[in-house]
Amino acid sequence: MINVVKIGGEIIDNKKLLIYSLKNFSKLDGSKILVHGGGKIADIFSKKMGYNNNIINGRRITDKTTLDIVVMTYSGLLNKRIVSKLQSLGLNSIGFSGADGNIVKSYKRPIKDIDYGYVGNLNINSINTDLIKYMFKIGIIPVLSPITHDGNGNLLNTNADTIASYLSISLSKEYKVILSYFFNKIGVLNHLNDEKSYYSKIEENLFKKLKNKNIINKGMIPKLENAFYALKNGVYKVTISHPNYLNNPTKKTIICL
Ligand SMILES: Nc1ncnc2c1ncn2[C@@H]1O[C@H](COP(=O)(O)OP(=O)(O)O)[C@@H](O)[C@H]1O
Ligand SMILES: CC(=O)N[C@@H](CCC(=O)OP(=O)(O)O)C(=O)O
Repeated sequence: MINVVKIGGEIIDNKKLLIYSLKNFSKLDGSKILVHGGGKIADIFSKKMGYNNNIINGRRITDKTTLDIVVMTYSGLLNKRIVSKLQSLGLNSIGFSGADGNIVKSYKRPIKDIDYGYVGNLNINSINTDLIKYMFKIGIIPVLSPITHDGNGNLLNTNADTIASYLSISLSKEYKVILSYFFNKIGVLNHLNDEKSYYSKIEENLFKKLKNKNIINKGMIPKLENAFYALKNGVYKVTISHPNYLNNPTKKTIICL
């Protein structure tokens, strides 16, 4: 059994929630891997540098300067901060970008209606699990940032939920994989300000309806698209939850086909 856990920017930006999430992550049995985002922190740094953030349907428009900012933020500051916190909990870990060890190779997202710039798309062969499996063997936890490479020396900014999904699918060929998306709400909500309105289960038809009604929007769109994709392609279980409820079987949204 392998646990793939993804944490997003809202968690990483909150010191208490980050350490709490990592503590709960540390309690998971067996081999595990942590994938992180950090969109909220990249927003803050961009603004500090006098740059505007432009995010459409949960994906960042990434020009050359934005790419530099996100590489520094995700693969530098945040990745190392998370590794140091895991070390403080006694979990030996190593941080990687997708370029390190050729773990995630992407291609530049083709321009359709929107030009997202230096954003990486993944395909079924994008993930190289060799190094990750070696890390499992020697008992070191890989911590993966959302920066990938195209094989021609270019870095690309890639949605962290997508990386977690494709990584889980690749590992599913050899292991039973549970993919947990941790974020700062209890699950997928019907009213954004009412935590009690969470869906304990969500199917694709319901997702489409809620998206059309704009009840699901922003970063929740790629998160759910990636969650369904993972479940359809061999991942054993996919959940979206608050890290407080990792071990509570009901307080979360379970993805269903
Ligand atoms: N129906 C919904 N239920 C919960 N969150 C939603 C919903 N619709 C939109 N969201 C937004 O999606 C965000 C989660 O997506 P994302 O920004 O990618 O999260 P993170 O990076 O923290 O994992 C939530 O913080 C919330 O603002
Ligand atoms: C292309 C794209 O949108 N990349 C994301 C990568 C970070 C991420 O996914 O962060 P969260 O998990 O915190 O949302 C971004 O730059 O926002």
